[in-house]
Amino acid sequence: MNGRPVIDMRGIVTRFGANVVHDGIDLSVTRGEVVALVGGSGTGKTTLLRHIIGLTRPAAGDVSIFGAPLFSGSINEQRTRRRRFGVLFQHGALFSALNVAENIGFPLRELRIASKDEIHNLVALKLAMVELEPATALLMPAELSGGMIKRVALARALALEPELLLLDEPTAGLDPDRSAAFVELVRSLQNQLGLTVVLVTHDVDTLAALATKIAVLADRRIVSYASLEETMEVDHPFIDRFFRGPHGRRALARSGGDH
Ligand SMILES: Nc1ncnc2c1ncn2[C@@H]1O[C@H](COP(=O)(O)OP(=O)(O)OP(=O)(O)O)[C@@H](O)[C@H]1O
Repeated sequence: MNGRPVIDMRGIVTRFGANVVHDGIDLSVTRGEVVALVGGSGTGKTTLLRHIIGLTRPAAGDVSIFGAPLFSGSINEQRTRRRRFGVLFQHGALFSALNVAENIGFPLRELRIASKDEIHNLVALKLAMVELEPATALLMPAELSGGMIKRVALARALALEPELLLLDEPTAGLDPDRSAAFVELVRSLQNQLGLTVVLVTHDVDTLAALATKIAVLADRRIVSYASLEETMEVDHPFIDRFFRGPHGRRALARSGGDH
């Protein structure tokens, strides 16, 4: 399986009415990679994530994950494939009427694959994994700070022990310290668990710390798909603004890259 991409998208075209968002996108993600999707507002980064998990279907093109077309096979095969990825949605998207433990245990309960005791133990394990106190389990989402919400959402995304983790703006809304701590947590979990990660981010610090490859969306396509160093060499107005503007330069200097 090592040579086979975890995600393979070919010829993706996305339209919302007259709005053509993607026009021929190819993207292949190999096991163990951390791919950052970057691009201006409205370039279709979140929509591309939604195509990968089958929440939105493209007008044309093919999406395969784990070596099989997204909607192929029996309902059972699709369900099994579904269990192999976890998603952290923008702003965490916790269920506000459920406490932390119920939120984290939700995917397990939904699939009816674990007993009450097993769920209780797994929730404790996932809370420790995202470095939250056991007592957090009984809090409601409204009682959590922004950083805690992200950690609970991450614990829920990891509940089914996925191989692929999708993160939509994981550090948006966090102050620089909390953002750096969350990035460090994702990096350490990615390492420990050997995860393949695709993340959408506007934050150069986040991608400089995490990404092995960067896919730049512009002009309805992926205009560059390469390491940070190689991306920096690409001549494109968005890349110029994003990486060579004052914020980008400061972030890259902090990450230790001499770009
Ligand atoms: N369900 C939908 N119906 C109609 N238009 C949509 C829908 N979802 C997305 N769009 C449009 O598709 C385009 C891409 O949206 P998307 O949210 O994927 O962009 P993005 O790159 O993630 O943006 P941002 O960085 O601002 O979050 C936008 O013009 C958006 O208005």
